[in-house]
Amino acid sequence: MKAVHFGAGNIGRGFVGLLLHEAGYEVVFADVADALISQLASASSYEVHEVGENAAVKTVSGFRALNSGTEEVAVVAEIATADLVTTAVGPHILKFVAPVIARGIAGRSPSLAPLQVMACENAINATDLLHSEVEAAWDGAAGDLSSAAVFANTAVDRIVPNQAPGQGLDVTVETFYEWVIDRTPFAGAAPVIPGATFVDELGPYIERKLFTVNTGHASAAYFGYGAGLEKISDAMADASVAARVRAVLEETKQLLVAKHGFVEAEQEAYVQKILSRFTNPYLPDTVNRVGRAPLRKLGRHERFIGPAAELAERGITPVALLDAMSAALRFDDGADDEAVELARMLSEMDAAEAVERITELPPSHPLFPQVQKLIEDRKAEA
Ligand SMILES: NC(=O)c1ccc[n+]([C@@H]2O[C@H](COP(=O)([O-])OP(=O)(O)OC[C@H]3O[C@@H](n4cnc5c(N)ncnc54)[C@H](O)[C@@H]3O)[C@@H](O)[C@H]2O)c1
Ligand SMILES: O=P(O)(O)OC[C@@H](O)[C@@H](O)[C@H](O)[C@H](O)CO
Repeated sequence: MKAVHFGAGNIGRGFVGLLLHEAGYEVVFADVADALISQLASASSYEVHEVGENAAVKTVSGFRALNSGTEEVAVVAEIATADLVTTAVGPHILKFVAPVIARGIAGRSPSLAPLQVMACENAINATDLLHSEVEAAWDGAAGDLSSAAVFANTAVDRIVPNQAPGQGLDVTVETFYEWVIDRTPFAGAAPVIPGATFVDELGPYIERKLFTVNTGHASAAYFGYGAGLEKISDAMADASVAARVRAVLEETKQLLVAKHGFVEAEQEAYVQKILSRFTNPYLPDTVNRVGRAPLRKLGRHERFIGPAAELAERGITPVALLDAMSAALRFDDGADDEAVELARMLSEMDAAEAVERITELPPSHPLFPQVQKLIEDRKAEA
């Protein structure tokens, strides 16, 4: 069995690549980072260091690596004979890898089973986004895309920090992981990945993951950044930050229980587990990594506006989520392109225009005035 995996970064090597290797796939990593690909291409193995409770070291071997920028023809040929394609490149990058995937699918022999495609990104239904980009790039002369490939949404969860320089290909990760995959598109022929969980209804799981793990994580990052702290575990050790993160997760819990019917006690246990993951002192994770790309994180269907808008639509005005968004507006990491762009938008636009451009909320939305007020307050400080 062969899998082509786009994005040999933190989660690519530390999670998806590891689980596919353990499932018996030969993994072909495809990435545009030349030094990384050269290192992978010349290595026979790398180690995944799982830190925290029940620490362990796992070895990944039997992989190959290609530069999908300079060796695109070779990547297309690999996809043409692969069983599975996965991505972990970031939701905004999917449109760049989609044409390569489309060409690979077009080159497949009709005698092969459909290619199984899964985007492992932090976004609601990222595979649907990838699917629409592949459709947009599809050469109609190549036949029917739907008979050559099957696309399944997934939710991936494992905290993988940026790796220390000099660590080579080895990756430090937390021990916890969860990979939930929508079983329904596979029509009874789902891939066999022992570390993954297949479900018939993925929607509640994706929202639960994004609006608990990622909402809480980003809140810890922005509150921690505001408090001048560098590591997520240090932010969570600050009583005030921890209380504000907890308050945010109380609000998303309220939504998730009401919307998806999760049992409150089970959701509370899920929240507690996640808070304990954030405090893992062995994980060198930073507020800058977790807070990265604040414009994406303040998007309409993302971890803050997504749940806050739904609460507002249900007649509940969120307080803690707005507190976290307020902190996000103050994330001014000069090394982060989106933080720089956010600062530009806040300084050049009036508050109402900034709300529409950043969050895509229409002025008629019940959350709009609250977010506008946050932006007015932020602008008044500058
Ligand atoms: N790190 C985590 O804890 C974690 C956990 C779950 C999900 N995710 C999600 O996984 C995705 C990747 O996150 P990450 O933390 O691994 O980031 P990362 O920056 O470590 O890895 C991304 C990789 O994608 C590569 N890339 C960029 N453009 C590309 C292109 N056009 N073609 C091929 N490769 C390209 C980069 O060179 C990089 O190696 C994101 O969507 C993230 O939200 C991350
Ligand atoms: O990857 P992002 O930028 O969407 O979010 C940053 C972190 O919250 C994220 O990478 C988590 O570590 C991960 O989602 C845990 O499963």
